[in-house]
Amino acid sequence: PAEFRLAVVQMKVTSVKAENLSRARSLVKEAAGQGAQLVVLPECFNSPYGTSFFSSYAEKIPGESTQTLSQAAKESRVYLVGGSIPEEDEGRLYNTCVVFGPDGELLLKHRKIHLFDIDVPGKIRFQESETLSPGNTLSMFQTPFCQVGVGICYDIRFAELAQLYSRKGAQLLVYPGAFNMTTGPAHWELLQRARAVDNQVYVATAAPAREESASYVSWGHSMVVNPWGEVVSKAGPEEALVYADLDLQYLADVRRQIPITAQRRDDLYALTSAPGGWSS
Ligand SMILES: NC(=O)CC(=O)C(=O)O
Repeated sequence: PAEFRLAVVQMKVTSVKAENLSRARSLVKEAAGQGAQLVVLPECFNSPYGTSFFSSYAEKIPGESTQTLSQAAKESRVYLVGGSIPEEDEGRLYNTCVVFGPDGELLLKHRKIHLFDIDVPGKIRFQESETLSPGNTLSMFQTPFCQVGVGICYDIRFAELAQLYSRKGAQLLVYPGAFNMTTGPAHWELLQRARAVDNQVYVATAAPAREESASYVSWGHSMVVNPWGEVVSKAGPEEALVYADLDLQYLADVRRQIPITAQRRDDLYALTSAPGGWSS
């Protein structure tokens, strides 16, 4: 099919894991009821976002949260990009996104590869690397609609990752993410439009809804950007479901009209990934 419906779920995340899991499941059901075939949940949807929370909310995969995601995908018959959860594996913690197909089968696991370590004086200092380890693989999955490249939040700042995905055939890039009140207004939309127009792909992000009393305040504004670089759907700060009908014919038209792929000067520069750097 040339068109399919995507939903991004900007959900309210609380400190009660069970509440977050059941909320995610019912929002996925609601999105499917509105015709969504691919649904994206936010970064850290089962736990508050912060280095002090990761170890106590961390789970093995498979575990409670990923089992709930698998059931949610199956009961709603959707492709489900399960935001991210703190994952524990062999004594290390990761910020991990799992993707399930409409039969509830695990399609991929992406561990955030660029950790969010920044220091903006007087504004925000955040060091994910104090508690998390980075993933080491690039991650794409196939649906009947299109190929999808997966990154988590800070991964969106690295243009090379998006380029590698699009050159491997991705037409949609999804980034569960939680920008904040400093970097959100400055860079969130700009980065998505940049990745979209550079690569002539759709870009979708899903953030936690804003909670002013949280230790890390999410900017919200989950959105979908088209291959022309236009924002086609966008949430505000509150909990919301955002829908977009993605049109692969439109994507092909944009690529034909502005044929940068064929015009690239491969004789002057190159972009490479490490052998074994791909999870699928
Ligand atoms: N939270 C993140 O991983 C990234 C972020 O907030 C930013 O890049 O800014």
